Amino acid sequence: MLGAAGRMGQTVCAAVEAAPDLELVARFDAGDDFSVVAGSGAHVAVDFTIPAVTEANVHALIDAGIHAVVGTTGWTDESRTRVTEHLAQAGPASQGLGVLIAPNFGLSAVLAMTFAAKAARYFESAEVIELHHPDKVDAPSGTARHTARAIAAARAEAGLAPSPDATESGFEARGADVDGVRVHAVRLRGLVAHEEILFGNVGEQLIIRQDSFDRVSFMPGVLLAVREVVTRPGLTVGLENVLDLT
Ligand SMILES: NC(=O)C1=CN([C@@H]2O[C@H](COP(=O)(O)OP(=O)(O)OC[C@H]3O[C@@H](n4cnc5c(N)ncnc54)[C@H](O)[C@@H]3O)[C@@H](O)[C@H]2O)C=CC1
Ligand SMILES: O=C(O)C1=N[C@H](C(=O)O)C[C@H](O)C1
Repeated sequence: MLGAAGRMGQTVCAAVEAAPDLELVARFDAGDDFSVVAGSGAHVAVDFTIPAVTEANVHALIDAGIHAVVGTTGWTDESRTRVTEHLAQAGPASQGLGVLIAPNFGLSAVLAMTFAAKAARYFESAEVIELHHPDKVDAPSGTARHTARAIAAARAEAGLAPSPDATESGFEARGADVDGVRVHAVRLRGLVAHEEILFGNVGEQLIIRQDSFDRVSFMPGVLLAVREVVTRPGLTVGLENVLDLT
């Protein structure tokens, strides 16, 4: 477990230890030597660390011949491409390795993203609101970015115009622009991880909302990914692929 001392890391360690078919062989966190992982005999590593280090961790795991399940945010098209290239060039010890990166392992979140992508083509307006605990270091969330990108792709495929918006430049409250979809981030003590996707047409509205009230909600998805990644060589992005939702 990489990031073993963190909020998600501790929850994953407990879930793995409670799973009869899995064995936790190493806990790795900031300042530890990577030999703790490379020499552990691990078949699969799970990474819930920080955006600044997660890509380097994955390259080190590929070099060590260990499959990777990654929940950490901060991935870009470029960083994902570098992982794909590394997997393709890997030596004999790393052949057939799988890397599964998912912005969200919660079933409600994965379904919300899937439903949103399906609904996107039918609405003139679309915006995303993500709401999280105030200890989160990045914004907008990886889930909201993934959601907005899927909405944008569906809108582009359907030939939709940009969402109408008369706001003049210089105003600051319209959120981040993710591929043309506005994304708003709320940070509030008491929250864990929540997302609302809003669609509007003249005279009607659709709101898709998901709530993760407890980090245990991510564990079935994480454990499923740990079991599945060994059967999926190359890079897989999104738990929706494992759940056959694509
Ligand atoms: N995909 C998903 O379903 C979910 C993803 N996340 C993401 O997972 C990441 C971690 O979230 P939290 O556990 O809440 O954060 P956290 O801050 O509680 O934990 C991060 C851990 O990483 C450790 N760390 C920092 N640098 C490191 C390094 N160089 N090597 C190894 N460990 C290092 C920290 O010491 C800390 O223990 C975030 O990017 C968050 O957005 C969080 C929840 C669910
Ligand atoms: O930091 C968190 O807590 C979460 N991070 C992920 C994200 O940025 O989407 C997943 C979930 O929202 C919880």
